Amino acid sequence: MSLHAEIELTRGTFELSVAFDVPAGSVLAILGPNGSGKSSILGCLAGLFRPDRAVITLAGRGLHDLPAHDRAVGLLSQDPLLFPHLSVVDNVAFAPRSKGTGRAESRAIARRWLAEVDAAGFARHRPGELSGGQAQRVAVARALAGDPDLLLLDEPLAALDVDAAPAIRGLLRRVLAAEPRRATVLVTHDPLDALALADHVVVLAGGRVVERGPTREVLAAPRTAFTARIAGLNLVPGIAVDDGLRTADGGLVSGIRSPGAVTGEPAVAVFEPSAVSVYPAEDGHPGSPRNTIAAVVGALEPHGPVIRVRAAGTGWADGLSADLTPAAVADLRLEPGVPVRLAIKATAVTVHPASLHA
Ligand SMILES: Nc1ncnc2c1ncn2[C@@H]1O[C@H](COP(=O)(O)OP(=O)(O)OP(=O)(O)O)[C@@H](O)[C@H]1O
Repeated sequence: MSLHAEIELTRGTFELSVAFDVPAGSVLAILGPNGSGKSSILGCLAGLFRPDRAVITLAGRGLHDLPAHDRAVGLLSQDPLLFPHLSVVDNVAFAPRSKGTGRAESRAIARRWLAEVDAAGFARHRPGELSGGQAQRVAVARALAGDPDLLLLDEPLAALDVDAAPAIRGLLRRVLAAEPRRATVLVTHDPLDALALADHVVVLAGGRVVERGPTREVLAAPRTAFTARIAGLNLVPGIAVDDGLRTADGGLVSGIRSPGAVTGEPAVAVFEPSAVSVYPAEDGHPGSPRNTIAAVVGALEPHGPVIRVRAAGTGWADGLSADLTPAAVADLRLEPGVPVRLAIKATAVTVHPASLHA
């Protein structure tokens, strides 16, 4: 069910004014600095805040005048917010129960979802007996057990430690891709969450949308300082393989796989522009273990103290950025159209899971 939202909200001196669409079966990530209005948008979608003006429709049905409990919205935040006095299975069963489903059927739904998130073993436990990662698995099950038409994810991985986050990110990626009917809105500070989970992103600043587009395009070629700070990364899409990533045209990008990347599934090789070395095209293989690829210089842009060289070419070199000192640019006589060879150390490349929709 596709979501259409136009929201205007005043909170003190802060004014939010945004409009966006989320097609059915897709995930929109909302990125932005602290205080830019991300939580305010989720609050308006969930019915927790009363906007000054809003048109919020899901499959054409107006949500904006409905109270929160009639909106069929699932919310997952960084705090699992489980009821401490209920068992895990009853926490998850609470979602279908509150929609009027009978007790036995609600428990059956809860057990199915607990199995889906690999938490069936804790069904009888109390939330206090779970680790942070286990509790968040249960919270994912609860958010989905109510079969929401709209799913809101508010920094769902922010409270997890670095060991638990990739597993939950992978779990969310799987369950989000499995439902072609639902619209999902994700608020996150982490570009890797956006890459793994979202098809499109909007970037907010001061209550306004300042960038929007397909996730990889926005993160690879950011136009605002905020997006450049959290992203500005080289992103090469493909399929995860044992020693890195295979691109659509058959190229291999060697790299270190993040724990969430699964062989044979969509992935993105991520590396900083500073990790890319530029050599004259006629130089041979500049040593291993390196990824090397032929390209031509597309553009040269000053970027603080360095020059950002944007590569053009066929294959996965197209669009890559390399940061060089002005002296190196002069030594190599780089200018648009000059053929070059790019090299990236495999140890500087990380292969992350990518949205299964993309
Ligand atoms: N309770 C409040 N009363 C008045 N104004 C508020 C209140 N909470 C937030 N605001 C204003 O709304 C703005 C947007 O806040 P919001 O929480 O939506 O931002 P955010 O992007 O989610 O930030 P963060 O990343 O820190 O969670 C803030 O800059 C602040 O000026």
